[in-house]
Amino acid sequence: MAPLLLGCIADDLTGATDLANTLARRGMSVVQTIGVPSPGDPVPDAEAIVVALKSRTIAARDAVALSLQACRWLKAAGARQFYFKYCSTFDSTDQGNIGPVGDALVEELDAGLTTVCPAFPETGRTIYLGHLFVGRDLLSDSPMRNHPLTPMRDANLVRVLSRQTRARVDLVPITTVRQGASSMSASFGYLTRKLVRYAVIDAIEDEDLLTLGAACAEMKLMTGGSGAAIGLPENFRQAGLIPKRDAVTPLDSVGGLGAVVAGSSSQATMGQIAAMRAQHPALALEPLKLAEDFEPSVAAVLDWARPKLSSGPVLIHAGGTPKEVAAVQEKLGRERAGELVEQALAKIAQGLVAAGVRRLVVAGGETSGAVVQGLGVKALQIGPQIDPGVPACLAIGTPRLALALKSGNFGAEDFFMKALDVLK
Ligand SMILES: Nc1ncnc2c1ncn2[C@@H]1O[C@H](COP(=O)(O)OP(=O)(O)OP(=O)(O)O)[C@@H](O)[C@H]1O
Ligand SMILES: O=C(O)[C@@H](O)C(=O)CO
Repeated sequence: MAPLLLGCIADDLTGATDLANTLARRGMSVVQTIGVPSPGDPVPDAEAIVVALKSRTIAARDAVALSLQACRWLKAAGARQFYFKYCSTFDSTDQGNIGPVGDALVEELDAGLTTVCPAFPETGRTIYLGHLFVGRDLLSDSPMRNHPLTPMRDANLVRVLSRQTRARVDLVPITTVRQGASSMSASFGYLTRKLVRYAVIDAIEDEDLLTLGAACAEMKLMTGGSGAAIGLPENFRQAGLIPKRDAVTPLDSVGGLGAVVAGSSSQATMGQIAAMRAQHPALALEPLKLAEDFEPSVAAVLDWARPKLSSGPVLIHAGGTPKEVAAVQEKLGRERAGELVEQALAKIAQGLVAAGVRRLVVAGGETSGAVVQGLGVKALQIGPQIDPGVPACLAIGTPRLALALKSGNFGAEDFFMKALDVLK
């Protein structure tokens, strides 16, 4: 059994898969659990375990309780270092949940100073003088400005986090980062003496994140997006704790039929839906119909899909233009509309698996959470990357299912077809 080196707590499901992908690509064996395993469950055999929570937008008190439960389980499983993963766009409000969860984990682990670094250069998220950019835009000028749950209207991460915690927050600027790992370590020492708890780290390129990783070899707890973890596997390798691996171990082949369910209406997912629609049978859910007649509407979707599956993959999607989604939300309420669509897609995924689907692509973090829960998946083995931030996964247990769980904003336009191909 491999020693558990890194214990990770992620605040949503596709974010967890994103982090697991980063660690696997850099040579660690990784298992992702869906929620906190029960005390009696066997500890998965992996060098890194990522516990996927659904804690990004729940009440801060509940997010803290869940994250502490995950942290204690990982501690009991023997983890030596810990990582709190949040979104590369730092999705949060002034009430939390990054500050309250960070505070609770620092105290639980007696960690002292920790990092704050959502940078993910491969997908255009960079940090300069504490300001988070999405592509060419400041976070506060990006579409995240109008996110329905966590509108991000301030790009200055020191200021954003300072509104979520009483602890001290300070910056490690790019000039220090570019001086190398030992300068960064010296800066950590200085900030610790100043009783700073959170060091926001500038990072523009992967090289900056590799420097960060090297400087954090002895840090008990790091917090960040998936990008800030890229340097950690090398620390374990240099300490002789993991072997050198050249590539991610391919997943066993599952064969079987293919399908895509999409509950995200992000710009990237809408483009992917259009691309798949042009080549394969596709059906859009009607949320208002679902609200009136849930079971018959779900049954009708499955009746439409079943006869087509043997000829190729089908797509079932929700989404719509922002105007269409807003109209549905106005009629049903935002929460009820979201829940209805998620539950419908989860039931549809169950029906598709019962009809022989073994390769399933899901778009959207919340949607993926509902689908994976509906299918009873408890843990995932992580395979090769499909697109930045999204790996192929294999559900551990039965039925053997190959899954691609995609964050709303990730993936190229042909992602769905590419993913179905990789999942073979
Ligand atoms: N037409 C619609 N009307 C109302 N709600 C919808 C509609 N389509 C999707 N939804 C809801 O919108 C939410 C989309 O969230 P989800 O997390 O799945 O995608 P995302 O926010 O784009 O992805 P991520 O969280 O990975 O960035 C879900 O709760 C889904 O049920
Ligand atoms: O960090 C990201 O952008 C993603 O892993 C994510 O968490 C999106 O929900």
